[in-house]
Amino acid sequence: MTPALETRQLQLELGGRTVLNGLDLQIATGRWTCVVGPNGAGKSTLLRALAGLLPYSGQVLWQGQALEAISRRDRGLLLSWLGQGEVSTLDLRVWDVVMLGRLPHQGWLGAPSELDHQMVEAALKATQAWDWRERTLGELSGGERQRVLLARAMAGNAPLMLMDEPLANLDPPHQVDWLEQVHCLIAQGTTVVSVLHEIGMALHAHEVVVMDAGRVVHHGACSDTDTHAAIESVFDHRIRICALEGQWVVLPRL
Ligand SMILES: Nc1ncnc2c1ncn2[C@@H]1O[C@H](COP(=O)(O)OP(=O)(O)OP(=O)(O)O)[C@@H](O)[C@H]1O
Repeated sequence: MTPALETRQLQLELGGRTVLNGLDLQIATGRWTCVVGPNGAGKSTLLRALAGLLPYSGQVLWQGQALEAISRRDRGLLLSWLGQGEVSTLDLRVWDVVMLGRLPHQGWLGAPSELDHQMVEAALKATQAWDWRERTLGELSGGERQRVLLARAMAGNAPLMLMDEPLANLDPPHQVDWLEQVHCLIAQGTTVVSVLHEIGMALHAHEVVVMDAGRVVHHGACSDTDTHAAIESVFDHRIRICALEGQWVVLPRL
């Protein structure tokens, strides 16, 4: 099966430093892949390169097609993006922020359709952000804002969804809600790639990409002991991954 996303010898420099160093990666269609690794490993940079948000050398392919060959409009239809710390839209109403996720579906200067309204309402309700629809993003807490941005990404209904630290600022119950929302997306056939620092949550995914110093040091199933060993290793064995009640939990190694 053609991978949902693929990189071939992906190389990226920022400020004169090599940040991604020849990455060959295949992200399976319809599965949830988590990217983990220490601070500065290159996780966000990889996600941004996959989304076509940074210039790179090498190749990025979406569903087998070179990214450069995909039009801007088709990119919007194919991929939803939830970035880190987006602050540019604080004056916008929550409803309008989430409607932005529908832009690729709308014609040039076209009014939102009934389906656009339905999708925005469904996404706001799924993330429990419906009650804030008349407030501006600037009037919300960090976690509330994060849920609105997740709703915006979900409203796009794209087959590929990239999320950079989606759990930032979310309290534990809403982290669990997010986990359930990802399971729903996967059940609909969406391919999800997320950068997570919460390793216990990341191990709920199908696959984990472990990064260190601009390279992929391991890519494997969440249940594999090799994967656990690679994660413990990039974190200098300061954590330990253990099984508890059918889940993986992460303990500090004191
Ligand atoms: N604009 C920039 N100019 C120069 N270097 C940058 C720039 N942005 C990021 N970097 C460097 O690139 C490397 C990778 O950064 P990146 O944000 O991808 O790491 P990360 O794995 O997502 O880290 P974290 O877990 O801290 O979010 C880091 O060493 C960072 O200092």
